[in-house]
Amino acid sequence: MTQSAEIMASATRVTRRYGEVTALDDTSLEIRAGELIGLLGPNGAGKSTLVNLLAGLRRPTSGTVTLFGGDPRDPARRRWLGMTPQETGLPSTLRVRECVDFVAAHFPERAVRDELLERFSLGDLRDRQIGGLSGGQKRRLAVALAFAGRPRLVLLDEPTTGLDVEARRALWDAVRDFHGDGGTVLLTSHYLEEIEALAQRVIVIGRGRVLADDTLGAVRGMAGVRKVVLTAADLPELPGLLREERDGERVHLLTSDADELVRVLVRSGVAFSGLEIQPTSLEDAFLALTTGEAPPVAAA
Ligand SMILES: Nc1ncnc2c1ncn2[C@@H]1O[C@H](COP(=O)(O)OP(=O)(O)OP(=O)(O)O)[C@@H](O)[C@H]1O
Repeated sequence: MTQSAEIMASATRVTRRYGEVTALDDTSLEIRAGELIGLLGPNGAGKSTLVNLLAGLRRPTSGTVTLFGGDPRDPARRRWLGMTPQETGLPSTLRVRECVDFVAAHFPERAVRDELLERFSLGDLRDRQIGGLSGGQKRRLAVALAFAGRPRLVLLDEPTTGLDVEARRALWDAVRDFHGDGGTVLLTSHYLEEIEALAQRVIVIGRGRVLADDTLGAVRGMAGVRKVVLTAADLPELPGLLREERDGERVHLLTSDADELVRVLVRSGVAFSGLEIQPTSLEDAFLALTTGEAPPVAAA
């Protein structure tokens, strides 16, 4: 992706509060034409808030959001935007094909309905009333609707929630096809594996802040962080050590390579006991790596 590609959407120093809760905290990012970006983060990280701000459904408390160079709250800017929110209510008495036609009618350019339905494996259900669809079928339709107006940018908030493995793969293929045809995508997920299947660029968000914005490979490397806990008076120099904290006699070590750390520890001949190796949450790993603001390592 060249840096000169057109900016489709951006957030600059955006903060969004809901009463006492700071959902987004001084966040900045740019989405450029042709990117397929995964927005990864745990529950409550601020993913939906960011997506909703980019789509003009919410206003920032401070900072600036742009969509196609203007204010996302201006309907003219949303003409080339497709979106699937985290939760959608679809009219239960409309038939699938009617629903697609209804949504497409709001846009200057429209996808060919039957092609769209085939792409999302909904062709056989075109005459079915939405009230008669399964949860997974409704979700697929909600995602398909994001593509009904031939968008240039699509925002998908947890698109595969509630889908079985086969439906998930079909949806990934549809997103890849759209991207292959030059479309730009931002999709959110809790799962690195989902992001891995699709995205080239990964933005990790936690507690309202961007913790990492990097290539998939770089983020995957960071996700391997482990916590090693042991009792020892002195420690030798250890490889891959990201953080070290003492809690009484116990030492808590965050490391990118727990195996090598333990090998070096054993070879050093230092006396230690009570060795434990624990996974860290992705959020803790990124906080430790990127901001130095990690919470104290919890006692084991
Ligand atoms: N309308 C609202 N009113 C009050 N608090 C809100 C509102 N919307 C979001 N929040 C709070 O803002 C924070 C970020 O929420 P957001 O939905 O953006 O996170 P998320 O990363 O999408 O989470 P999830 O993965 O659970 O969907 C959370 O603490 C949430 O409770």
